[in-house]
Amino acid sequence: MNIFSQVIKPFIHSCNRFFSCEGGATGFKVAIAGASGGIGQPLSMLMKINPFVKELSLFDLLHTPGVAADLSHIETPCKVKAFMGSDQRCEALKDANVIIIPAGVPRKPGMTRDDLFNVNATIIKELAEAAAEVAPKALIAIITNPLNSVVPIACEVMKKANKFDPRRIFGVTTLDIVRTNTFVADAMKINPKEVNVPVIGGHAGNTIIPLFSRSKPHVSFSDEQIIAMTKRIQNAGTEVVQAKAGAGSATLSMAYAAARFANALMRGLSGEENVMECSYVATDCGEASYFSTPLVLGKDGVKENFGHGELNDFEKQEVETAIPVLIKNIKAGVDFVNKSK
Ligand SMILES: NC(=O)C1=CN([C@@H]2O[C@H](COP(=O)(O)OP(=O)(O)OC[C@H]3O[C@@H](n4cnc5c(N)ncnc54)[C@H](O)[C@@H]3O)[C@@H](O)[C@H]2O)C=CC1
Ligand SMILES: O=C([O-])CC(=O)C(=O)O
Repeated sequence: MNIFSQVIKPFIHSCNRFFSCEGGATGFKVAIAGASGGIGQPLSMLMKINPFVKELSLFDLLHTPGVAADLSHIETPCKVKAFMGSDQRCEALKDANVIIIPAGVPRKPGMTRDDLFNVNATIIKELAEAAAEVAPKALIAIITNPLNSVVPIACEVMKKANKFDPRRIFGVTTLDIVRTNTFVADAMKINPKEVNVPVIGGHAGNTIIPLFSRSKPHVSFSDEQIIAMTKRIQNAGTEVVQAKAGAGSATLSMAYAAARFANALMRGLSGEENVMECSYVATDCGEASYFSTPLVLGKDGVKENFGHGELNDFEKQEVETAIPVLIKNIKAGVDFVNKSK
C-alpha cells in the first residue's frame, strides 16, 4: 500500500483547514524552536506532510537529530534538518519564512500560565534576538506561555534591533478557536468543520473571549449556556493540565491548532486572497496594545486587522474585564526586555 497516496493525501484533503494551498506549493522554509517537545514533535510531523513546506529546520536544546531522522523517512519532498543547542540557534532560524515557537516549559496542576514567565521569558528573548539577526523577514508564530506577555517580549526585542514589523509577529490563539468550534458543534450536534466562532482578547483565563454573537452558523444558546460555555473555553487549558495530572498541558490539540495557523500564514505568503485567522498581535485598535482579533493574512503577514468589531453587551463586559489583565501582562513583557538591557 502506498501510504502517501492512500492515507496521507486523503487525510490532507479532508483537513482543508490546515492543508489547503490554493495559491500553489511555492515551497517555504519553516523553522520550529522547541521541536523535540510535546507540541514540537507532532507539529513537526504535520509540517513535514504540509505541501507548502520544502525545508523543515528543527531546533531544540535536546534530541533533534533523532526527531529529524525519524521524520526524514516520511515520503514527502520536504527536507528535514536538525539543529541542537544554543550555539546552533541562529543557523537553525537563518532565512526561515516562518518560525514557529513552542519552546519552553508547560504548566503542571496548580500553576497559572503566568507562573511560567520566569523561565519562558528568557527563552523567547533569546529566540527573538536570533530571529532579528538571521531571519528579520520571517513570520513568527509564538505558542509559548504566558502568551499575553511573551509576544510583547519578542516585539520589544525586535524594536531594539530596529527590525520590528508588527505584521510579522503572532501569538497563536488558534487552540481557543478550535476548542470553541468543537464545543459548539457538540452542543448543536453538527460537524465541527461547519462551525466558525471568532475568539478575541488574549490567551489566559478571562482574557479569552469567544464571540458567540458572530458564530457561523448562528447559535441560539440561552444566556446560561453562553456563560457556561465561555467559562469552559476559558478553563479548557486547565482542564487538560488536570487530566494529564503532572505530565504537561495540551500538546496534540495544540500541534493541530499550530499546524492550522502555520498553514494559514503560508497560504497568505503564497498570495492566496482572503485568508483569515484570529491571532494575538500588536495593535492600535483598542486600550490594550496587544489583542487577538480576526486578521486577513497576506504576503507580509497581517494585511488587515478588523479590530474586535461589533459586540453584544455580554461580550463588551468580557472585553472590559480582560483589558486591565492584558495591560498588566503586556507591561510585564515590555519591562522584562527594557530592564535586561
Ligand atoms: N498558545 C497555546 O495555546 C498553548 C501554549 N502552550 C505552551 O507551549 C509551551 C511548550 O509546551 P510543551 O511542548 O508541552 O512543552 P515540552 O516541555 O514538552 O516541550 C518544550 C520543548 O522546548 C525545548 N526548549 C526549552 N528551552 C529551549 C530553548 N531555549 N530553545 C529551544 N528549545 C527549548 C525543550 O527542550 C522541550 O523539548 C509551553 O510554554 C506551554 O505552556 C501549550 C499549549 C497551548
Ligand atoms: O493551559 C496551558 O497551560 C496550555 C495552554 O495554553 C492551553 O492549553 O490553552
